[in-house]
Amino acid sequence: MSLQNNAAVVVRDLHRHYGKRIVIEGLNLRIEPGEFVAMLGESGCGKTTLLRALAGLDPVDGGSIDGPAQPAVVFQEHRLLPWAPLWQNVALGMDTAEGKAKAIAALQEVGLGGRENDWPRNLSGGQAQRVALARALVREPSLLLLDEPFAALDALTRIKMHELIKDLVALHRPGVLLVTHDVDEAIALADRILVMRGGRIASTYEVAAETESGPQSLRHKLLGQLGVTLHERAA
Ligand SMILES: Nc1ncnc2c1ncn2[C@@H]1O[C@H](COP(=O)(O)OP(=O)(O)OP(=O)(O)O)[C@@H](O)[C@H]1O
Repeated sequence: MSLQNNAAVVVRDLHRHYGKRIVIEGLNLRIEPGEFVAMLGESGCGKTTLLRALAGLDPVDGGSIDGPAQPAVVFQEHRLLPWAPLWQNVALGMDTAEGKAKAIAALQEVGLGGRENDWPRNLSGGQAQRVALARALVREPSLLLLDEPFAALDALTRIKMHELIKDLVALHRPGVLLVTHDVDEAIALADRILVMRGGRIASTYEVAAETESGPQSLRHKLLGQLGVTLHERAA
């Protein structure tokens, strides 16, 4: 895959089906370097399918993806190797003194300075996700794919992780695609929010413009797009 017009990724007319079930049908998407894009959509609409295709983990049935061959991915579960100390989990495959130094610096960036020789089993859920972020960013990826990385964390830890990921993205400037179920998380983090429906991008919202007078109206619009009315939520 080649980079097009300096974009972090360009997706054209993407198709993906499982047997007769069409999940992605003519999806187009472009993410710029440093741009934070969040994707919402009802359960089963194909968000993870899209993310896995962008990550090169699954094949597609049509269309094109122009982006890095191996973008960085962070999943809901940290996927750390239990038998490797934290620095090795981050350095993964970079078995040089330079690789180790980079891993230690990346751990410092995510607030785990001095913990490089510690083990995954000694970490809280939030700390483990910090290591997963360090592992993702240590290679300075041009595209960072986040599949609900904060969904399993408690509310306070999640807010701290939001601050961290905002700082890290401002520092490293990858293009970001975040798949999430959390409308408030999307508004808090993203420059642009996409709603996926019917196998493609059904709506796009520029967050800065939509939240000039506060986040509530965008929140209502997004919940409406996701088939949730405030009356139903209150019930
Ligand atoms: N390997 C597979 N084989 C067959 N069908 C699959 C496979 N993976 C996903 N699907 C189907 O494709 C559709 C989209 O799944 P996907 O996981 O991409 O949705 P999603 O939007 O990420 O859902 P959720 O928000 O619940 O995580 C679903 O109907 C799912 O059952």
